[in-house]
Amino acid sequence: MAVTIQQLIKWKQQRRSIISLTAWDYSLARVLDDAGVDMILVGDSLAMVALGHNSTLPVTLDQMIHHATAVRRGVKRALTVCDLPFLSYQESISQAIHSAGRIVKETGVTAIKLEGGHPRIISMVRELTLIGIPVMGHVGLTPQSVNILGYKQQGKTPQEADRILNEAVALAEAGAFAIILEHIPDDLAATITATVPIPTIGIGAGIKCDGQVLVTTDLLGLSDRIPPFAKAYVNLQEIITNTVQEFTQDVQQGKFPDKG
Ligand SMILES: Nc1nc(=O)c2c([nH]1)NC[C@@H]1CN(c3ccc(C(=O)N[C@@H](CCC(=O)O)C(=O)O)cc3)CN21
Ligand SMILES: CC(C)C(=O)C(=O)O
Ligand SMILES: [Mg+2]
Repeated sequence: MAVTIQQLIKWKQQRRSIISLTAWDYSLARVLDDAGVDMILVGDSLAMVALGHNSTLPVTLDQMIHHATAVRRGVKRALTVCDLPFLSYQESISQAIHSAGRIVKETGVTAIKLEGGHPRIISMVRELTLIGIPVMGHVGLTPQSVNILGYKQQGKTPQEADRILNEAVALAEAGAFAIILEHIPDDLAATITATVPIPTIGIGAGIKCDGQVLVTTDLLGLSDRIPPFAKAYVNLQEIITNTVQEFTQDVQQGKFPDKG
């Protein structure tokens, strides 16, 4: 059965952790979906891990749509969400509707995600939800603001923590179906999770969130560097290197292809 927004809320109530990972093409999406990942995010981090940029800022709406279309073809069960990239929504509510609408129409993903919790963003969430586009929020460290925030942990002072909690509450009230909590103290993530009725998905936000997400190259050991809160469960770079060396040897020694 395909994962729905209602299912995510049920899982929060049942304390069944929601498993989420990022994907940027068909092959990876297919494997993640088969492995039982609940929510697949076409994150704008693909700018860094698939395209080689040094921040998420350069990726365009057309590029996100190109990748999300490929991901969608590989997914049968997971709820698929696509990030709205930098400057595809910040200008106005009508820009947000136009960009989110293009993503949903052209890719077939179920929902979009946007960053921040300022009143303008809250209005966008309300409008998008009203016209039938499910929205996931994202607070704490918001990488599209890297040139202001850096990649440092957010919400360390009581005032900042209070602001982030209020943003999460406002996102939920505006109709967001879930919220990403990125790189904030564990106790703040726990408070937010206990306060809002919608699922919180943490990345660098401790174990008290309703689910966890990682950038998939970090999980698999394919990133050139990983954030302090991520964990490589396997070293795919090493496995790929060894495999390529084995193939090279076999070809050099005339062992591949096999003689017919
Ligand atoms: N591969 C990858 N994984 C991610 O989780 C990820 C991306 N890329 N790209 C977009 C953002 C950027 N993220 C990051 C990147 C670096 C740190 C990091 O190194 N933080 C350190 C140093 C911060 C500083 O002082 O600049 C820290 O101790 O918080 C944290 C989050 C999370 N997101
Ligand atoms: C890490 C997740 C939350 C994200 O926004 C991304 O991959 O772009
Ligand atoms: Mg993102």
